[in-house]
Amino acid sequence: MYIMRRAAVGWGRLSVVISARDLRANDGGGGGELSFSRTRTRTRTITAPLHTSSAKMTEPFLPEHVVFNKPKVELHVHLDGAIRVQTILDVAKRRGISLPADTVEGLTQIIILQQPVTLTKFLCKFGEYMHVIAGDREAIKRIAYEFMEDKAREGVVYVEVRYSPHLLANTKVEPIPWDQKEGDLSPDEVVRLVNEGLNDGQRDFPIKARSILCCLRHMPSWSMEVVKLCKKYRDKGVVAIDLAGDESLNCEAFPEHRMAYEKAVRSGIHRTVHAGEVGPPSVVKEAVEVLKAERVGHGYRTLEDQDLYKKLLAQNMHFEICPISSRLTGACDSDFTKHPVIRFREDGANYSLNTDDPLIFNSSLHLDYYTAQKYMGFTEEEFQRLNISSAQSCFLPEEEKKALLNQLHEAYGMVQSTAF
Ligand SMILES: O=c1[nH]cnc2c1ncn2[C@H]1C[C@H](O)[C@@H](CO)O1
Repeated sequence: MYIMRRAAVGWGRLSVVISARDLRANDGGGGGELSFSRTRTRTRTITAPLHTSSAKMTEPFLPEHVVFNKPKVELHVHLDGAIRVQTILDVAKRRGISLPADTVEGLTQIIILQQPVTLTKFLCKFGEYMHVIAGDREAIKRIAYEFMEDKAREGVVYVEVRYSPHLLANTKVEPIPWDQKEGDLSPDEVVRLVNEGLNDGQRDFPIKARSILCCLRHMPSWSMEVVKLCKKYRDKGVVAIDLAGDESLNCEAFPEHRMAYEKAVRSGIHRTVHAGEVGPPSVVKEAVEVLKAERVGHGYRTLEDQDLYKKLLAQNMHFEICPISSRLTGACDSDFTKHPVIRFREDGANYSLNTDDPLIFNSSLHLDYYTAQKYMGFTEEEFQRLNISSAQSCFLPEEEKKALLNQLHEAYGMVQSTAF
Protein backbone atom coordinates (compact mmCIF):
# COMPACT_ATOMS: atom_id res chain seq x y z
CA MET A 1 0.00 0.00 0.00
CA TYR A 2 2.87 2.30 0.91
CA ILE A 3 4.49 1.75 -2.49
CA MET A 4 1.19 2.15 -4.23
CA ARG A 5 0.72 5.61 -2.74
CA ARG A 6 4.18 6.71 -3.80
CA ALA A 7 3.60 5.53 -7.33
CA ALA A 8 0.26 7.29 -7.31
CA VAL A 9 1.85 10.69 -6.78
CA GLY A 10 4.72 9.99 -9.16
CA TRP A 11 2.65 8.75 -12.02
CA GLY A 12 -0.82 10.21 -11.52
CA ARG A 13 -3.61 8.00 -12.76
CA LEU A 14 -1.19 5.33 -14.00
CA SER A 15 -0.83 3.80 -10.57
CA VAL A 16 -4.53 3.14 -10.31
CA VAL A 17 -3.93 0.29 -12.71
CA ILE A 18 -1.33 -1.59 -10.71
CA SER A 19 1.02 -1.06 -7.80
CA ALA A 20 4.69 -1.86 -7.82
CA ARG A 21 4.05 -4.51 -5.18
CA ASP A 22 1.39 -6.16 -7.38
CA LEU A 23 3.86 -6.17 -10.20
CA ARG A 24 6.38 -8.06 -8.13
CA ALA A 25 3.79 -10.65 -7.28
CA ASN A 26 2.68 -11.03 -10.88
CA ASP A 27 5.98 -11.01 -12.67
CA GLY A 28 6.56 -14.67 -12.13
CA GLY A 29 10.32 -14.43 -12.63
CA GLY A 30 11.99 -15.94 -15.63
CA GLY A 31 14.25 -14.38 -18.16
CA GLY A 32 17.76 -15.36 -18.98
CA GLU A 33 20.64 -15.15 -16.59
CA LEU A 34 23.38 -12.97 -17.95
CA SER A 35 26.83 -12.61 -16.48
CA PHE A 36 28.19 -9.31 -17.64
CA SER A 37 31.52 -7.98 -16.58
CA ARG A 38 31.16 -4.22 -16.32
CA THR A 39 34.68 -3.51 -15.19
CA ARG A 40 37.90 -5.37 -15.05
CA THR A 41 37.60 -5.81 -11.32
CA ARG A 42 33.89 -6.24 -10.82
CA THR A 43 31.73 -8.97 -12.32
CA ARG A 44 28.05 -8.50 -11.87
CA THR A 45 25.46 -11.10 -12.61
CA ILE A 46 22.48 -9.53 -14.26
CA THR A 47 19.35 -11.03 -15.65
CA ALA A 48 18.06 -9.84 -18.95
CA PRO A 49 16.02 -11.99 -21.26
CA LEU A 50 17.43 -12.22 -24.73
CA HIS A 51 15.02 -14.75 -26.13
CA THR A 52 13.29 -14.21 -29.40
CA SER A 53 10.08 -15.86 -28.34
CA SER A 54 8.23 -15.87 -25.05
CA ALA A 55 10.09 -19.04 -24.02
CA LYS A 56 12.82 -18.67 -21.41
CA MET A 57 16.41 -18.93 -22.45
CA THR A 58 19.57 -18.74 -20.44
CA GLU A 59 22.39 -16.99 -22.14
CA PRO A 60 25.53 -15.70 -20.45
CA PHE A 61 26.59 -12.23 -21.51
CA LEU A 62 30.34 -12.37 -21.81
CA PRO A 63 32.96 -9.76 -22.66
CA GLU A 64 33.22 -11.27 -26.16
CA HIS A 65 29.60 -10.29 -26.64
CA VAL A 66 30.72 -6.68 -26.88
CA VAL A 67 30.07 -6.48 -30.59
CA PHE A 68 30.88 -2.84 -31.27
CA ASN A 69 33.72 -1.73 -29.05
CA LYS A 70 34.17 1.66 -30.69
CA PRO A 71 33.10 5.19 -29.76
CA LYS A 72 29.33 5.48 -29.63
CA VAL A 73 26.70 8.20 -29.36
CA GLU A 74 23.63 7.68 -27.17
CA LEU A 75 20.68 10.06 -27.51
CA HIS A 76 17.87 8.45 -25.51
CA VAL A 77 18.56 7.46 -21.92
CA HIS A 78 16.72 8.52 -18.76
CA LEU A 79 18.94 9.53 -15.84
CA ASP A 80 16.34 8.25 -13.36
CA GLY A 81 16.24 4.97 -15.27
CA ALA A 82 20.04 4.59 -15.20
CA ILE A 83 20.88 4.65 -11.49
CA ARG A 84 23.19 2.09 -9.84
CA VAL A 85 21.38 -0.25 -7.44
CA GLN A 86 24.26 0.09 -4.98
CA THR A 87 23.68 3.85 -4.94
CA ILE A 88 20.00 3.41 -4.12
CA LEU A 89 21.01 1.14 -1.22
CA ASP A 90 23.70 3.56 0.04
CA VAL A 91 21.42 6.57 -0.07
CA ALA A 92 18.54 4.70 1.57
CA LYS A 93 20.88 3.67 4.40
CA ARG A 94 22.19 7.19 4.89
CA ARG A 95 18.68 8.66 4.90
CA GLY A 96 17.19 5.92 7.07
CA ILE A 97 14.76 4.84 4.37
CA SER A 98 13.77 1.20 4.50
CA LEU A 99 13.66 -0.78 1.28
CA PRO A 100 12.18 -4.21 0.60
CA ALA A 101 15.72 -5.64 0.11
CA ASP A 102 19.14 -4.67 1.44
CA THR A 103 21.46 -6.34 -1.07
CA VAL A 104 22.23 -5.41 -4.66
CA GLU A 105 20.98 -8.80 -5.83
CA GLY A 106 17.78 -8.57 -3.80
CA LEU A 107 16.89 -5.02 -4.80
CA THR A 108 17.83 -5.67 -8.43
CA GLN A 109 15.29 -8.49 -8.57
CA ILE A 110 12.62 -6.13 -7.26
CA ILE A 111 13.39 -3.23 -9.59
CA ILE A 112 14.04 -4.98 -12.88
CA LEU A 113 11.59 -6.20 -15.48
CA GLN A 114 12.24 -9.80 -16.44
CA GLN A 115 9.35 -10.30 -18.81
CA PRO A 116 7.52 -7.95 -21.17
CA VAL A 117 4.77 -5.98 -19.45
CA THR A 118 2.97 -2.81 -20.57
CA LEU A 119 4.33 0.72 -20.63
CA THR A 120 2.00 1.56 -17.76
CA LYS A 121 3.29 -1.27 -15.57
CA PHE A 122 6.86 -0.43 -16.55
CA LEU A 123 6.42 3.18 -15.40
CA CYS A 124 5.28 1.94 -11.98
CA LYS A 125 8.77 0.50 -11.48
CA PHE A 126 10.14 3.99 -10.83
CA GLY A 127 8.01 3.97 -7.66
CA GLU A 128 10.28 1.29 -6.20
CA TYR A 129 13.22 3.66 -5.72
CA MET A 130 12.64 7.26 -6.76
CA HIS A 131 11.61 8.26 -3.21
CA VAL A 132 15.15 7.35 -2.11
CA ILE A 133 16.90 9.70 -4.55
CA ALA A 134 14.38 12.54 -4.88
CA GLY A 135 14.90 15.54 -2.62
CA ASP A 136 18.51 14.60 -1.76
CA ARG A 137 21.22 16.90 -3.10
CA GLU A 138 24.13 14.51 -2.63
CA ALA A 139 22.26 11.63 -4.25
CA ILE A 140 21.25 13.63 -7.31
CA LYS A 141 24.77 14.85 -7.96
CA ARG A 142 26.08 11.34 -7.38
CA ILE A 143 23.74 9.64 -9.85
CA ALA A 144 24.71 12.16 -12.54
CA TYR A 145 28.41 11.59 -11.90
CA GLU A 146 28.13 7.80 -11.80
CA PHE A 147 26.04 7.85 -14.95
CA MET A 148 29.00 9.46 -16.74
CA GLU A 149 31.38 6.81 -15.46
CA ASP A 150 29.05 3.99 -16.56
CA LYS A 151 28.48 5.46 -20.01
CA ALA A 152 32.19 6.14 -20.55
CA ARG A 153 32.84 2.47 -19.73
CA GLU A 154 30.40 1.46 -22.44
CA GLY A 155 32.42 3.44 -24.95
CA VAL A 156 29.93 6.29 -25.24
CA VAL A 157 31.77 9.47 -26.18
CA TYR A 158 28.71 11.70 -26.38
CA VAL A 159 25.43 11.24 -24.53
CA GLU A 160 22.22 13.24 -24.22
CA VAL A 161 20.66 12.26 -20.91
CA ARG A 162 17.08 13.16 -19.97
CA TYR A 163 15.09 13.46 -16.75
CA SER A 164 12.21 15.33 -15.16
CA PRO A 165 13.52 17.95 -12.71
CA HIS A 166 10.11 17.91 -10.99
CA LEU A 167 10.28 14.18 -10.21
CA LEU A 168 13.52 14.74 -8.27
CA ALA A 169 12.35 17.82 -6.33
CA ASN A 170 10.51 18.20 -3.04
CA THR A 171 9.53 21.86 -3.04
CA LYS A 172 8.03 24.23 -5.63
CA VAL A 173 6.45 21.19 -7.26
CA GLU A 174 2.76 20.43 -7.06
CA PRO A 175 1.98 17.74 -6.15
CA ILE A 176 5.20 16.73 -4.38
CA PRO A 177 6.13 13.40 -6.01
CA TRP A 178 6.77 10.00 -4.42
CA ASP A 179 4.90 10.82 -1.22
CA GLN A 180 7.83 12.93 0.02
CA LYS A 181 7.43 15.47 2.81
CA GLU A 182 7.95 19.04 1.66
CA GLY A 183 11.67 19.93 1.70
CA ASP A 184 13.81 22.65 0.15
CA LEU A 185 14.97 21.17 -3.16
CA SER A 186 13.29 22.84 -6.13
CA PRO A 187 13.23 21.67 -9.78
CA ASP A 188 15.55 24.58 -10.57
CA GLU A 189 18.16 23.38 -8.08
CA VAL A 190 17.79 19.79 -9.33
CA VAL A 191 18.93 20.98 -12.77
CA ARG A 192 21.93 22.74 -11.20
CA LEU A 193 22.91 19.61 -9.29
CA VAL A 194 22.60 17.33 -12.30
CA ASN A 195 24.69 19.79 -14.33
CA GLU A 196 27.37 19.71 -11.62
CA GLY A 197 27.44 15.90 -11.56
CA LEU A 198 27.64 15.71 -15.35
CA ASN A 199 30.39 18.35 -15.47
CA ASP A 200 32.44 16.54 -12.85
CA GLY A 201 31.98 13.39 -14.91
CA GLN A 202 33.17 15.16 -18.05
CA ARG A 203 36.28 16.22 -16.17
CA ASP A 204 37.06 12.70 -14.95
CA PHE A 205 36.00 10.44 -17.84
CA PRO A 206 36.43 10.50 -21.63
CA ILE A 207 32.84 11.45 -22.38
CA LYS A 208 30.82 14.56 -23.13
CA ALA A 209 27.20 14.98 -22.00
CA ARG A 210 24.31 17.32 -22.55
CA SER A 211 20.89 17.06 -20.94
CA ILE A 212 17.26 17.09 -22.02
CA LEU A 213 14.51 18.13 -19.60
CA CYS A 214 11.31 16.09 -19.67
CA CYS A 215 7.72 17.26 -19.53
CA LEU A 216 5.41 14.44 -18.51
CA ARG A 217 2.19 13.68 -20.35
CA HIS A 218 0.19 13.34 -17.14
CA MET A 219 1.60 16.53 -15.58
CA PRO A 220 0.81 19.36 -18.03
CA SER A 221 1.00 21.95 -15.25
CA TRP A 222 4.80 21.41 -15.04
CA SER A 223 5.54 21.89 -18.75
CA MET A 224 5.88 25.68 -18.83
CA GLU A 225 8.45 25.56 -16.06
CA VAL A 226 10.34 22.82 -17.92
CA VAL A 227 10.82 25.03 -20.96
CA LYS A 228 11.82 27.96 -18.73
CA LEU A 229 14.48 25.76 -17.13
CA CYS A 230 15.70 24.71 -20.58
CA LYS A 231 16.13 28.39 -21.42
CA LYS A 232 17.76 29.30 -18.13
CA TYR A 233 20.32 26.49 -18.31
CA ARG A 234 20.93 26.40 -22.06
CA ASP A 235 24.52 27.62 -21.63
CA LYS A 236 25.12 25.17 -18.82
CA GLY A 237 24.48 21.92 -20.65
CA VAL A 238 20.73 21.70 -21.22
CA VAL A 239 20.04 21.34 -24.93
CA ALA A 240 16.42 20.25 -25.40
CA ILE A 241 12.93 19.56 -24.14
CA ASP A 242 11.18 16.16 -24.20
CA LEU A 243 7.68 14.86 -23.51
CA ALA A 244 7.71 11.48 -21.74
CA GLY A 245 5.16 9.33 -19.97
CA ASP A 246 1.98 7.59 -21.00
CA GLU A 247 1.22 8.28 -24.64
CA SER A 248 -2.40 7.37 -24.40
CA LEU A 249 -2.89 10.83 -22.87
CA ASN A 250 -3.23 12.87 -26.02
CA CYS A 251 -1.53 16.21 -25.59
CA GLU A 252 -4.25 17.91 -27.62
CA ALA A 253 -6.22 17.56 -24.44
CA PHE A 254 -3.39 19.34 -22.63
CA PRO A 255 -2.65 22.67 -24.31
CA GLU A 256 0.10 23.32 -21.73
CA HIS A 257 2.42 20.85 -23.51
CA ARG A 258 1.73 22.53 -26.85
CA MET A 259 2.35 25.96 -25.37
CA ALA A 260 5.62 24.82 -23.81
CA TYR A 261 6.78 23.43 -27.15
CA GLU A 262 5.75 26.64 -28.94
CA LYS A 263 7.88 28.56 -26.48
CA ALA A 264 10.74 26.12 -27.11
CA VAL A 265 10.51 26.81 -30.85
CA ARG A 266 10.49 30.59 -30.26
CA SER A 267 13.47 30.31 -27.90
CA GLY A 268 15.57 28.06 -30.14
CA ILE A 269 15.37 25.11 -27.72
CA HIS A 270 15.68 21.72 -29.45
CA ARG A 271 12.76 19.31 -29.24
CA THR A 272 12.23 15.58 -29.02
CA VAL A 273 8.99 13.76 -28.09
CA HIS A 274 8.23 10.20 -26.97
CA ALA A 275 5.77 9.15 -29.66
CA GLY A 276 4.75 5.96 -31.43
CA GLU A 277 6.30 3.85 -28.69
CA VAL A 278 2.95 2.38 -27.69
CA GLY A 279 0.76 5.16 -29.06
CA PRO A 280 -0.65 5.16 -32.62
CA PRO A 281 0.97 6.94 -35.59
CA SER A 282 -1.30 9.94 -34.95
CA VAL A 283 0.80 10.69 -31.83
CA VAL A 284 3.94 10.73 -33.99
CA LYS A 285 2.21 13.01 -36.49
CA GLU A 286 1.19 15.36 -33.72
CA ALA A 287 4.71 15.31 -32.25
CA VAL A 288 6.21 16.35 -35.57
CA GLU A 289 3.51 18.65 -36.92
CA VAL A 290 2.16 20.30 -33.77
CA LEU A 291 5.01 20.06 -31.27
CA LYS A 292 7.64 20.52 -34.00
CA ALA A 293 9.74 17.62 -32.74
CA GLU A 294 13.13 17.38 -34.45
CA ARG A 295 13.56 13.80 -33.24
CA VAL A 296 11.08 11.08 -32.31
CA GLY A 297 11.57 9.04 -29.14
CA HIS A 298 10.99 5.40 -30.19
CA GLY A 299 8.50 5.96 -33.06
CA TYR A 300 8.04 2.24 -33.81
CA ARG A 301 4.36 2.54 -34.67
CA THR A 302 5.12 5.12 -37.37
CA LEU A 303 5.38 2.09 -39.65
CA GLU A 304 1.62 1.58 -39.36
CA ASP A 305 1.06 4.74 -41.39
CA GLN A 306 3.10 4.32 -44.54
CA ASP A 307 2.36 7.85 -45.81
CA LEU A 308 3.62 9.35 -42.57
CA TYR A 309 6.63 7.01 -42.54
CA LYS A 310 7.61 7.96 -46.11
CA LYS A 311 7.22 11.64 -45.28
CA LEU A 312 9.47 11.31 -42.21
CA LEU A 313 12.02 9.29 -44.19
CA ALA A 314 12.09 12.05 -46.81
CA GLN A 315 12.61 14.61 -44.03
CA ASN A 316 15.45 12.50 -42.60
CA MET A 317 13.64 12.47 -39.24
CA HIS A 318 15.70 10.86 -36.49
CA PHE A 319 14.20 7.94 -34.54
CA GLU A 320 15.63 7.19 -31.11
CA ILE A 321 15.37 3.39 -31.05
CA CYS A 322 15.67 1.38 -27.82
CA PRO A 323 15.63 -2.35 -28.70
CA ILE A 324 15.62 -4.03 -25.28
CA SER A 325 13.29 -1.39 -23.85
CA SER A 326 10.83 -1.88 -26.69
CA ARG A 327 10.52 -5.56 -25.87
CA LEU A 328 10.16 -5.24 -22.11
CA THR A 329 7.65 -2.36 -22.22
CA GLY A 330 5.53 -4.40 -24.61
CA ALA A 331 5.96 -1.70 -27.27
CA CYS A 332 7.18 -4.24 -29.85
CA ASP A 333 6.79 -7.94 -30.54
CA SER A 334 8.90 -10.13 -28.23
CA ASP A 335 10.53 -11.61 -31.30
CA PHE A 336 13.48 -9.34 -32.02
CA THR A 337 13.70 -10.69 -35.56
CA LYS A 338 10.48 -8.77 -36.27
CA HIS A 339 11.66 -5.48 -34.79
CA PRO A 340 10.72 -2.26 -36.64
CA VAL A 341 14.35 -1.12 -36.65
CA ILE A 342 15.05 -3.81 -39.25
CA ARG A 343 12.76 -1.96 -41.64
CA PHE A 344 14.32 1.38 -40.67
CA ARG A 345 17.74 -0.05 -41.48
CA GLU A 346 16.63 -1.49 -44.82
CA ASP A 347 15.25 1.92 -45.75
CA GLY A 348 18.44 3.74 -44.75
CA ALA A 349 16.52 5.68 -42.08
CA ASN A 350 18.15 8.02 -39.59
CA TYR A 351 18.13 6.39 -36.14
CA SER A 352 20.18 5.73 -33.02
CA LEU A 353 20.44 2.70 -30.71
CA ASN A 354 19.84 3.49 -27.05
CA THR A 355 19.29 1.90 -23.64
CA ASP A 356 16.36 4.08 -22.43
CA ASP A 357 16.27 2.81 -18.80
CA PRO A 358 19.16 0.36 -18.25
CA LEU A 359 18.46 0.05 -14.52
CA ILE A 360 14.93 -1.27 -15.01
CA PHE A 361 15.83 -3.38 -18.05
CA ASN A 362 18.99 -4.64 -16.30
CA SER A 363 20.79 -3.88 -19.52
CA SER A 364 23.63 -1.91 -21.02
CA LEU A 365 24.31 -0.31 -24.39
CA HIS A 366 26.50 -3.33 -25.20
CA LEU A 367 23.48 -5.56 -24.71
CA ASP A 368 21.38 -3.47 -27.11
CA TYR A 369 24.11 -3.67 -29.75
CA TYR A 370 24.54 -7.38 -29.16
CA THR A 371 20.81 -7.89 -29.57
CA ALA A 372 20.84 -5.89 -32.80
CA GLN A 373 23.68 -7.98 -34.17
CA LYS A 374 22.49 -11.36 -33.01
CA TYR A 375 18.77 -11.14 -33.77
CA MET A 376 18.50 -8.38 -36.34
CA GLY A 377 21.56 -8.94 -38.52
CA PHE A 378 23.31 -5.66 -37.77
CA THR A 379 26.86 -5.34 -39.08
CA GLU A 380 29.87 -3.29 -38.02
CA GLU A 381 29.27 -1.07 -41.04
CA GLU A 382 25.68 -0.37 -39.96
CA PHE A 383 26.79 0.34 -36.38
CA GLN A 384 29.19 2.94 -37.74
CA ARG A 385 26.57 4.44 -40.06
CA LEU A 386 23.97 4.75 -37.33
CA ASN A 387 26.43 6.36 -34.92
CA ILE A 388 27.34 8.92 -37.54
CA SER A 389 23.61 9.60 -38.14
CA SER A 390 23.20 9.93 -34.38
CA ALA A 391 26.02 12.46 -34.17
CA GLN A 392 24.49 14.39 -37.08
CA SER A 393 21.13 14.42 -35.27
CA CYS A 394 22.41 15.38 -31.85
CA PHE A 395 21.53 18.72 -30.30
CA LEU A 396 25.04 20.15 -30.08
CA PRO A 397 25.83 23.42 -31.86
CA GLU A 398 27.32 22.97 -35.36
CA GLU A 399 30.98 23.41 -34.39
CA GLU A 400 30.80 20.87 -31.57
CA LYS A 401 28.84 18.50 -33.79
CA LYS A 402 31.59 18.70 -36.40
CA ALA A 403 34.21 17.87 -33.77
CA LEU A 404 32.16 14.85 -32.64
CA LEU A 405 31.78 13.67 -36.24
CA ASN A 406 35.52 14.01 -36.76
CA GLN A 407 36.13 11.95 -33.63
CA LEU A 408 33.88 9.16 -34.96
CA HIS A 409 35.30 9.27 -38.48
CA GLU A 410 38.78 8.98 -37.09
CA ALA A 411 37.88 6.12 -34.74
CA TYR A 412 36.13 4.24 -37.55
CA GLY A 413 39.06 4.76 -39.91
CA MET A 414 36.94 6.73 -42.37
CA VAL A 415 38.67 9.27 -44.54
CA GLN A 416 36.64 12.43 -44.71
CA SER A 417 36.45 14.14 -48.04
CA THR A 418 37.58 17.74 -47.91
CA ALA A 419 35.18 20.19 -49.45
CA PHE A 420 36.85 22.58 -51.92
O1 LIG B 1 10.18 4.48 -22.44
C1 LIG B 1 9.61 5.39 -21.85
N1 LIG B 1 8.45 5.91 -22.32
C2 LIG B 1 7.79 6.91 -21.71
N2 LIG B 1 8.23 7.47 -20.57
C3 LIG B 1 9.37 6.99 -20.04
C4 LIG B 1 10.10 5.97 -20.64
N3 LIG B 1 11.19 5.72 -19.89
C5 LIG B 1 11.14 6.57 -18.84
N4 LIG B 1 10.04 7.33 -18.93
C6 LIG B 1 9.60 8.34 -17.98
C7 LIG B 1 9.83 7.89 -16.55
C8 LIG B 1 10.82 8.87 -16.02
O2 LIG B 1 10.59 9.16 -14.65
C9 LIG B 1 10.60 10.08 -16.86
C10 LIG B 1 11.71 11.08 -16.87
O3 LIG B 1 12.95 10.50 -17.07
O4 LIG B 1 10.36 9.53 -18.14
